[in-house]
Amino acid sequence: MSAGEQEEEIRQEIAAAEAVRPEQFEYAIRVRGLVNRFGDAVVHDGLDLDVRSGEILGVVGGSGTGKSVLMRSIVGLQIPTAGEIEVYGTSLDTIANEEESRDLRRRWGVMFQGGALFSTLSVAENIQVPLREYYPRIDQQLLDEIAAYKVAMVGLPPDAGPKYPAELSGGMVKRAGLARALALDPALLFLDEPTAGLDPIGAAKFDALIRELADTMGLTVFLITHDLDTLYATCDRVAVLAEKTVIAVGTIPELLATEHPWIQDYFNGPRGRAATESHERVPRDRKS
Ligand SMILES: Nc1ncnc2c1ncn2[C@@H]1O[C@H](COP(=O)(O)OP(=O)(O)OP(=O)(O)O)[C@@H](O)[C@H]1O
Repeated sequence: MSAGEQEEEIRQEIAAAEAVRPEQFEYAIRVRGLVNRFGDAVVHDGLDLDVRSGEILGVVGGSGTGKSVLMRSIVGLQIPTAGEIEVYGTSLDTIANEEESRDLRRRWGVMFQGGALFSTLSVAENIQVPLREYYPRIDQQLLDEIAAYKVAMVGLPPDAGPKYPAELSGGMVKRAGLARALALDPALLFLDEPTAGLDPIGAAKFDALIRELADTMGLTVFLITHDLDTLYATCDRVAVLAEKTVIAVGTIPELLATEHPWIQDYFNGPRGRAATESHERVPRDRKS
């Protein structure tokens, strides 16, 4: 394929992707009446949630409340028992064919717990996996250039590209996972416990990176976390899962004003208070 043909193909792909402009939607994601049942176990029972375009929405809840199942339902990895999920105005139920499904899927990037990199592929090769899938005719030189750009974007050194996951620190693995999630320049990013297992300094740096990338790229982020510091440092709003549904969504001050015992225990328990106090000590100009 000549360089001109390749350029034309990429231009057509971009035009198709831009036919539905993410910024035209007030809500990136709308979930209505979601039910997820595994045998007798009901995980979600009539769950509603709106994720606004351009926001970082934190998703919290006790272990087993169905945060990951919710994320998997939205990205089509889990077929819900009932309910409706819309991403950028397209209902997942109405997707008629593989082409429509691909068009939607390339609008989002997912970073699963632990980074979930392919251990037999280098960092650069991991980043190229989604690129190869969606743009099979891009030549190797361009793939390498895009991978190098993504490596730099997430703050990894250039020599991280040829390294294998086993050669990286925990923080670098997370960054590599993030680079892969960003490979297709998605409008929507899903992060499942991105700071789990990082030391506090590494976690704070990762929080700052997420906030910076979201701001510069105009991303909408669905962020599952148990980390109170991450909520304070990155999230515009927080959704709380309990009792098989979303019991509250709002800014942290709005949630603090609710009476729900789990929310009070979570934000006003010893760890919650420590996170609130440390957040209050950070000067405002360092919070952005
Ligand atoms: N494929 C599945 N088959 C059966 N049960 C499942 C399946 N996936 C999830 N579950 C169950 O659904 C419940 C919710 O799981 P999920 O992983 O979403 O919780 P979570 O809120 O993300 O928990 P954690 O904070 O511990 O990661 C759990 O009881 C889990 O065992």
